[in-house]
Amino acid sequence: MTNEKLHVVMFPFLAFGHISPFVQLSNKLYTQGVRITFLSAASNIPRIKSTLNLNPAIEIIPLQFPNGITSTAELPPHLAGNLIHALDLTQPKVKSILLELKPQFVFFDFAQNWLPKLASELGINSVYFSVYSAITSYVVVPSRLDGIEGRSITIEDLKNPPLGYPKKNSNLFLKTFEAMNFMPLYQRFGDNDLTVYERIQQTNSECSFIVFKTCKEIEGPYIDYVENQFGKQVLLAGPLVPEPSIDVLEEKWTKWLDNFQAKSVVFCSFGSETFLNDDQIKELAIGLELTNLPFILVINFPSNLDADAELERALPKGFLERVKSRGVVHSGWLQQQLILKHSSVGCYVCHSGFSSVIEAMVNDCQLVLLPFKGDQFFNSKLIANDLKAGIEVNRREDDGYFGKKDILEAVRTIMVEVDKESGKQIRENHMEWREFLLNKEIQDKFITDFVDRLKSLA
Ligand SMILES: C[C@@H]1O[C@H](OP(=O)(O)OP(=O)(O)OC[C@H]2O[C@@H](n3ccc(=O)[nH]c3=O)[C@H](O)[C@@H]2O)[C@H](O)[C@H](O)[C@H]1O
Repeated sequence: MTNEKLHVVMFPFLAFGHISPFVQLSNKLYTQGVRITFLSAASNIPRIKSTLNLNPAIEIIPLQFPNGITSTAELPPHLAGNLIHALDLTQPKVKSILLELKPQFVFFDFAQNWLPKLASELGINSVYFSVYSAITSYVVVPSRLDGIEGRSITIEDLKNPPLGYPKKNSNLFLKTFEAMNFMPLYQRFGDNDLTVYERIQQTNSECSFIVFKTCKEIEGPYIDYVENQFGKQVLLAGPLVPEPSIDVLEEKWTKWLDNFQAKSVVFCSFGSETFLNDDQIKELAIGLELTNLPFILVINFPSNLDADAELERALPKGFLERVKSRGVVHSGWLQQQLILKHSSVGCYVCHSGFSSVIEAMVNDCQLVLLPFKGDQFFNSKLIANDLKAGIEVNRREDDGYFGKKDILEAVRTIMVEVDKESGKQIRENHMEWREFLLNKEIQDKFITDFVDRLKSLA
């Protein structure tokens, strides 16, 4: 490719946890002179522009969905699968958009298994942009079903790694409750429906290229493994470290955080679409109370529920009164990156969403990992076991139960007993990764190399 401007169409799944990395990648490519056109549900667009900060110069094309569905933020979790069907219905519209725009590449998400064929008919490269880390390939590679012909996969199968899966520091095994969480991937809901596993197989096998938002330094062996498993070139966009935000933190939060010593506050939040049950909320709240540290606890609920009423019911009796001088409970969106950056914040108890983890690593903010679903379990193991830059909360094997003492112990190891070997080592490793992620030259090169690769493949 010579003088022609590179043009990429971005087509993420409808959930904000997926849209967010597509936005981050779009912004980075745009600054390298790549033309970007973004596709999403019409009703998602205001939020994409405001809270996700898509560069205002990037064009967004609204898609309408016949069933009125727009994003997982509006759906109770058990109906989130309907979004996949909503996307299926956009095929004719997406085809006409691609036909008109004729980009060199369309970047799409795990659910649009039909896109590679459609793009190939139009002479456009289809790129599966994985918003999941490469370590997550444990559950989706072809070898996952080796030796399981003629029967359904079981929880016991899933507890063991697939054939050839890399051993970094030790073999990665899933606990029973973690393996259970992945079972729906392999379940067929209607006679003609593909399982999510089958969609992902098709997506990976038929796309022109696979792209991960990671790098060899963080996930080398897992990236090689994906390449071998799918026999396909894997391109790397780097960890997409967010640019410093131009926003300022709301005064309400600055005022509150300014009351506390540097690096003393525990920020506890679980991303855009992870919901805790009542027992988990109670144990977490009391665990934070026991730390004696100041904290912000963010608890969200599906949008069909009244958050205030849910909090009132789920929080332990008398809790808010007891902690009022040093603890605050919040429900709803807040400026996460700016909170993590505030000098009083020293610890982030989080669900291990991949973007959230990277955002914590670039700040001097220790990670306590409490994953609840899907890729979060693998991101947590990547940070805690491979990079040894954070600590996982201890959980029960069968059902994932954690108690207040498990929260207290993890926070204490990393925030209080900082001279003891385990906490000290984690803090040192965290600092090394922080320097790597904040090295502008290294991070910029990931993107310039990536754009060069795209140009050579266009
Ligand atoms: C891929 C999918 O992402 C999902 O969403 P989630 O929101 O957790 O993703 P993050 O990577 O944490 O990303 C969340 C992003 O939203 C931002 N944010 C979030 C909440 C808030 O109140 N304010 C903010 O600014 C945050 O700063 C980050 O940039 C799930 O984990 C899922 O397991 C994973 O498959």
